[in-house]
Amino acid sequence: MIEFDAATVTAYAARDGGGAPDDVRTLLHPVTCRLVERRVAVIGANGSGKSTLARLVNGLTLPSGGAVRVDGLDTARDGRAVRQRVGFVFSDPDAQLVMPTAVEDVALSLRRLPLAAAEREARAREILGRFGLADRAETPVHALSGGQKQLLAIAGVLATEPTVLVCDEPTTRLDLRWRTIVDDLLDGLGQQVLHVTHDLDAAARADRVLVVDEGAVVHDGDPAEGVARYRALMAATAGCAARSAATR
Ligand SMILES: Nc1ncnc2c1ncn2[C@@H]1O[C@H](COP(=O)(O)OP(=O)(O)OP(=O)(O)O)[C@@H](O)[C@H]1O
Repeated sequence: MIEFDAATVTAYAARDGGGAPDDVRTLLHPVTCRLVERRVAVIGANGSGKSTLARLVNGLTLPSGGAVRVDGLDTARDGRAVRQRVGFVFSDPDAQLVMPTAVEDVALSLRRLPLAAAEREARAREILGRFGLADRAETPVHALSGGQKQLLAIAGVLATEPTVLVCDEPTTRLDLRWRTIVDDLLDGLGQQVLHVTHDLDAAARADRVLVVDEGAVVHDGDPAEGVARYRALMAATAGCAARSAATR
């Protein structure tokens, strides 16, 4: 369970690109909600604050005010325990694949388990098999396709058996075939998944949708209503942009 308790995020912004950082900018206005649903989607415009919200969940970003808890653990106070519970998948798998080959990368995720090296490698191969990557175990990571890399990144995160998976636009860089594969994988997981996405079909399949606009959660609840709210926001923004272009 993920709890936001009046969680806010602010950042300092230097004036005139330098000097004393004297402007405080609110990236996320107070968010209060208790997420217990298995599939929660977060949608919103570019730069609206979705990733900021997502990063709060595993403590990559700490709240400037209020609190965020996962299974009752405070992200600021119990950061290590939270990170053991919350897996994080980025849109760019290259951001999280660090070892030369697929099997070594999954084995690295298992490093905290009390296993001998051979056992760890066997476990890593078994995990690769579960994700349809058995025949890619020795493949250099750089030689994998974008879809295979994302699958490998997710396999590595799930190897640690998190109770919550936060995915920040995991399918943005994928073609339709790989997007379907990754979506099906995420849909079938037993874990709670917080899915930041621009894919409105994926959002509509969620149990609950949060819509973020200019750093505020402006909708929290029904997926269809959330998608409609997002479409309306986008239409209004596009209308403003067209009017301002016409008067130029
Ligand atoms: N550490 C930071 N310091 C200052 N500003 C930041 C910081 N992190 C994010 N921002 C700003 O906060 C705003 C929200 O960023 P965020 O990455 O959360 O948006 P997003 O909705 O995930 O966007 P996108 O869909 O483009 O990934 C942006 O204007 C971004 O530039």
